[in-house]
Amino acid sequence: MSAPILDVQNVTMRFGGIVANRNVSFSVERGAITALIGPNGAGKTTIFDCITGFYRASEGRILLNGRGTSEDIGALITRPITGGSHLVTRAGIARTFQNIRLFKEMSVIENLLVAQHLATRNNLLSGVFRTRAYRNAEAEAVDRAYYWLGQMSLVEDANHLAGELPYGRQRRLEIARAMCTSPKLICLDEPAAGLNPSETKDLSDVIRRLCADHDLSVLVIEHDMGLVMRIANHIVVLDHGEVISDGTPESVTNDPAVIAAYLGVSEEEVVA
Ligand SMILES: Nc1ncnc2c1ncn2[C@@H]1O[C@H](COP(=O)(O)OP(=O)(O)OP(=O)(O)O)[C@@H](O)[C@H]1O
Repeated sequence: MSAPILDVQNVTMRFGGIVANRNVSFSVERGAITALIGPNGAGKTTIFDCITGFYRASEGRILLNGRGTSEDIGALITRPITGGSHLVTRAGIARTFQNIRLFKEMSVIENLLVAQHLATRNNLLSGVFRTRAYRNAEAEAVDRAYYWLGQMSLVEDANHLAGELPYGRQRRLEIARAMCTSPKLICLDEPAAGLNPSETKDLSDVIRRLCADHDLSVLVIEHDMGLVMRIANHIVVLDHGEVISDGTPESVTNDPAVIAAYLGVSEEEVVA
């Protein structure tokens, strides 16, 4: 079996005296959908922020494993002079946010083109002189943007303002924007928040298709257990910043520690 795409190893994240994650370890299998669940305040978004390079974990390591290569996320964001979360995107991790963060005053297509500036290696001079390489990269970016608009059924919205799209379409646009950076791993933070049941069902199909057809691994935070059970191959449960269960959907949902965390009672009370 190939190495997991992502290895989170003993990560602790502190904000002053608050410990948001304590000694968290889990893996994300290549080509599979891993769900990260847990009650409010369990530390899910914080671990996402460490994985995607928004925070440097206080302790521990996060490794993104390519085929034969391995990138240390903490080292990428602290690399002297050039370091930052953009290097994490370039290494192959993309994300969406719990609260949609599109460029609302830009058109849909512009949102997708901006996302690709990171991936193209053109410099200022090639832009000023509009070199052949620059023009080719621009054409490829437009093609890639339309490809992902097609995949997300958003082509007819290409020239609409992102902020004027209905909420469900904005969610799909965020995924399209993340996919335009050609990630190996996409991290989706509560993608079903605010969606109605039919939009949530469509989203399940979209996420499963991304994984099956595009050689993509998915890590998703979600409170909607219907969606989680429909799509996840593997579930990791956090509570009070720590991993309390990790396994198949069936083993996790029958785990007394998980039932206790969700009901707010002790594990002994669940077993009794
Ligand atoms: N920037 C920060 N500064 C201080 N404390 C923080 C910060 N970010 C998160 N926390 C704290 O860390 C803990 C975990 O928060 P986090 O947002 O990761 O939980 P979550 O599981 O994503 O919650 P939810 O499901 O409600 O989104 C909480 O107690 C939160 O108040």
